Amino acid sequence: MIEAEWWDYDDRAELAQAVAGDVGFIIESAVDARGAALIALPGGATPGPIYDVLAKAKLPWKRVTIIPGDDRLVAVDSPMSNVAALAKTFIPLGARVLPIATVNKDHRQAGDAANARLADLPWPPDLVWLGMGEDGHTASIFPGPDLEAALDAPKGRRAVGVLPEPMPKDAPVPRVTLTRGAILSARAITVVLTGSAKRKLLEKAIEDGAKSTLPIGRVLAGAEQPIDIHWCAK
Ligand SMILES: O=C1O[C@H](COP(=O)(O)O)[C@@H](O)[C@H](O)[C@H]1O
Repeated sequence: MIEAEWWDYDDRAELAQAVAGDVGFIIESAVDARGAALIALPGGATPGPIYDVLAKAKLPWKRVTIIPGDDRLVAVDSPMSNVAALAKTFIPLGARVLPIATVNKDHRQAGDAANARLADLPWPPDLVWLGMGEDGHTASIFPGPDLEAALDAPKGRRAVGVLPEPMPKDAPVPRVTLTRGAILSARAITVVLTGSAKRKLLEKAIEDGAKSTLPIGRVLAGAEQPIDIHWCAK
């Protein structure tokens, strides 16, 4: 059974303060315990204002490595690039922001390259923060020909390439993503989402667990650690 704790907020400002506080605490604890922190952060529209709050926190940024939990196979100057948004906010603070995606017509080859890049990092991540799309995808684990590869990758495989089917309307491009195994290896997992439609979808996915038809349900069903879910209505 998925052990999930919901944290509800009145608005996005309150949500941002709380999530930024939690992430800051995870970073400080990791640096205290191991001298460094590794965190995987989502892309999309939801996290931007939370990153702005987090960036104002006094944290040991020079000891923090940030990777996107997934990225789109686009040039780094594209507005669709997840790593570009992270780099813009966190590199000026001294954090190390590492891309995982390369522009490549062959998404599976891009996945192999992402996996090789991640192999160099001290694992596991201290945090994997997940978002969720309105279609129930998380990170870039989408229905399509690569779904099983992302969900059931061999142990130790950290990233794969994904061709979503159908393509999401807001960023209709191939992706690379952390695998379910890589996500579940994290010391902490948090999900951040807004809106009633997404809440309903996630509640159903959690209820269905391993039988869920949604990627997020299939991912979270394997979690052994408790999951924090942060939500506000709008
Ligand atoms: O494509 C993506 O979408 C999800 C959800 O994004 P949102 O805009 O609905 O918040 C995101 O978590 C993922 O990292 C991103 O690549």
